[in-house]
Amino acid sequence: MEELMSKWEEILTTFKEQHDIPDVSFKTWIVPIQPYSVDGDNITLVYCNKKDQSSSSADLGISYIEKKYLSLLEATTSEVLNRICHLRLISDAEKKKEETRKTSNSSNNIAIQNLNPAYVFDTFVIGNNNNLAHAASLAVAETPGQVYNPLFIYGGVGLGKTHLMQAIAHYIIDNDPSKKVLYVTSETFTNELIESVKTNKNSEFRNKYRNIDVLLIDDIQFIIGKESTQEEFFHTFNALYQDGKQIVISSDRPPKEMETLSDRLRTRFESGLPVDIQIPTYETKMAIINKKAETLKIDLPNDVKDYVATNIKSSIRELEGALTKLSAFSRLSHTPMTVEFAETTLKDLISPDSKKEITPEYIIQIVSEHTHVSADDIISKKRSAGIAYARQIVMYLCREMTSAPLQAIGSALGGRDHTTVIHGISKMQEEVANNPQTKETVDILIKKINPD
Ligand SMILES: Nc1ncnc2c1ncn2[C@@H]1O[C@H](COP(=O)(O)OP(=O)(O)OP(=O)(O)O)[C@@H](O)[C@H]1O
Repeated sequence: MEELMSKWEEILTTFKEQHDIPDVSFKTWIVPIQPYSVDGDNITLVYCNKKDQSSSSADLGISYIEKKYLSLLEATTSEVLNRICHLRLISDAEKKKEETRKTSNSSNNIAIQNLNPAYVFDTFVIGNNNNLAHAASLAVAETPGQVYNPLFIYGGVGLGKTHLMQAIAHYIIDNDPSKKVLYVTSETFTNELIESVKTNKNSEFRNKYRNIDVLLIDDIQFIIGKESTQEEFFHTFNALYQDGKQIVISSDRPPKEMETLSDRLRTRFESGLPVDIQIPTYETKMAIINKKAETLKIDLPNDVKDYVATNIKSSIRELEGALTKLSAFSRLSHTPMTVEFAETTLKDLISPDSKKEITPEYIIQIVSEHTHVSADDIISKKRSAGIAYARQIVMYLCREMTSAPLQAIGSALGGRDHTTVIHGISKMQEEVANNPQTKETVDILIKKINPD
């Protein structure tokens, strides 16, 4: 956010010059736009026209700006910040609503901060592959604790489990803001448990997890094999279940295939409704592409849509990644969107039959997604603790998971020399040996990078 605030003036001036915007239009439409929040590459801006605050005119203003200026402003922002950004524009009234929601939720101790505002039922495309999971999720959202408890959603990577879980959370909170809804990943659950044991705050931990109405735990597969975490989760589960509280769990596989899960936990998981999400069909992929193209405001010719739907095989995350890349590259390079352009731009994503090669660049991408530190920051010269930590994890994983020489690791990380890389690797080796939370994070990253 700081970076964006400090560069906002420059972005607007560049934008005005680049597109030769007349003064009066600039003052009316562009000056009232202010940065509101940054989440990775997603930037939310607020349109705040002080002269006229009626909501209908704000909506009109926003839809006009979206049509006429937003994609151009997105390109300029990406250029000035030197990374691909996505802009979302909201009205002042929407901003106030988001703020009220945040404060009322934080005063209720609800982990709304963990929720992605885009993961709601409205943006979820229903297809043959996910209609049962969608219907069950909606039923749970409408009547938490009363049907399908626990709801267990499983399926391969990037198919929409997190999206559905968070849609349930949003729906419940929107309907009744007094409901205490907690969405966490099983990694957070484990880390908080470790921390509570270390600092003797076990009762705080229990209070947090048992004094709620709805618990949603994402990616539960990461607790298998961890006995004390499973044990604590079992007790949490029982306490909530006995009080009629809703539990929603997601996993990359069904309970019966979670080999080292304790039997009593498996029985609990199977006692509700296990529903799966399958790989999407061509038709569902097309529907998702159409919806995303509309949201991203990109004009995709039908043959390009068909190319993407046919060639991106298994994950909707990859499908989205492909669209974002196409849209950004075509805008930045002013190249028309054709199948040839898509073939060249997406060649890394669409590699025929070969398994994804593990490269330092791929490791940077996964570490960036997981730690919420942008890839640009990881390779930058910045030294703040969070960025340096993410960077050292990258160095360590490159050493462990690729055969890339130290020089190559250094150059993927913005041209660092090999002594810096050696230093980073040995610091991280020490961390992994001494800090169970870092070990946990590194283990999960290894599974994400190489799921087999
Ligand atoms: N049916 C759908 N409609 C619209 N968007 C979808 C749909 N399914 C998935 N997506 C989008 O695809 C991306 C990946 O989905 P999500 O993170 O929910 O997958 P996941 O199954 O939880 O993956 P993982 O196993 O890696 O945690 C998200 O941006 C999500 O919004």
